[in-house]
Amino acid sequence: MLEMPDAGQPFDPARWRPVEGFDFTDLTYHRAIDESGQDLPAVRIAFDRPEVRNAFRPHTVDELYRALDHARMTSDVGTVILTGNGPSKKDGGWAFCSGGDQRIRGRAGYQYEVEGADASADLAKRREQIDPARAGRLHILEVQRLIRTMPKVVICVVSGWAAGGGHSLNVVADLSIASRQHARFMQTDANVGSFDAGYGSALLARQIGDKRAREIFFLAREYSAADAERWGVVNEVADHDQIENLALEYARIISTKSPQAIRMLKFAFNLADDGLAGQQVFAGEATRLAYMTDEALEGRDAFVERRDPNWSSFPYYY
Ligand SMILES: CC(C)(COP(=O)(O)OP(=O)(O)OC[C@H]1O[C@@H](n2cnc3c(N)ncnc32)[C@H](O)[C@@H]1OP(=O)(O)O)[C@@H](O)C(=O)NCCC(=O)NCCSC(=O)CCC(=O)c1ccccc1C(=O)O
Repeated sequence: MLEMPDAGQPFDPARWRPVEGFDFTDLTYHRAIDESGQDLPAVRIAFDRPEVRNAFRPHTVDELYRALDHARMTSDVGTVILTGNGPSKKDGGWAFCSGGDQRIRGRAGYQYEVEGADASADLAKRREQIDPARAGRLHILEVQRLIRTMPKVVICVVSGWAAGGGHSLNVVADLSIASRQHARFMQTDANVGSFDAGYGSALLARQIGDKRAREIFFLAREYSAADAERWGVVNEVADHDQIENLALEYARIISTKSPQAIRMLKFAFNLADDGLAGQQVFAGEATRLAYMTDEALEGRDAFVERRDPNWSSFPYYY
């Protein structure tokens, strides 16, 4: 899918190397590099199903979770750029992501297809290829939680359509950049009998205001990158061929900040809206910091050495 950059292509292969060890079919996964080929602290994960506007099937969601979790556990990566490859070879259209693949939606969620299924088959045939042994899934919600709780900044680069569950992924990302020429937004859930009653709607209302969020969900009207910027759905709009350069510039700036400060800030921003789960994530980081202090080490050492702890050198700070 990825070819040499042209005037309209935001992906510049000179700025990335593929991350080894993955055999993704529905995504591409890259690590940012500098002019001399050295790794930079950013990765790029891109939906790679442009012919269906980057709709996700369960297999896509599995791959997305694996890539994000790998990025989460890569200790010299501070920023994750999430985008969609394009354009579609069929009609030249661009998409970030159009949500769940409606062709394989069953009564209990999105369904896995049997091994070796023909992905280009017509609708009736696709439905025959559903694997009855594997339950329908809505595990895009697990991906949303991973984006929300990973201690890294996730930047959504909206390269084209953000619709349905793709619109929700933009909502849950920490920062967003949209293509002036190709980004379009539409919260289509109610058109197809779906509803993201979690982050997709509630967090959107928090971000842009309740009335506007209700309008976006209830009317499911298309809106532009300029609207999205004005309403606060994205941080910045850029020309299409510059959106990834801008995301890399955000990543560079973030890399000049304290990793610990960024981590604590992300979790602090989440805390109130995420309730006890948000408190738990924030508290986990606070405990990690506490474990690094001499005071905590004294508690551990006293236990291991079978003596009473000596707290005398640790003041009651105020
Ligand atoms: C995105 C569109 C507005 C783009 O319109 P347009 O540019 O005119 O292109 P089309 O000709 O419509 O599409 C080109 C081609 O792609 C196929 N396609 C597009 N989107 C999908 C899709 N989602 N699934 C399957 N196929 C898709 C389309 O059929 C065309 O194929 P051809 O063979 O070339 O004809 C427009 O395409 C559009 O409206 N798409 C549907 C958007 C949508 O409704 N998505 C699903 C919303 S529901 C959802 O995502 C739920 C997700 C979820 O799991 C969830 C569950 C519970 C809580 C929360 C969530 C959550 O939201 O995360």
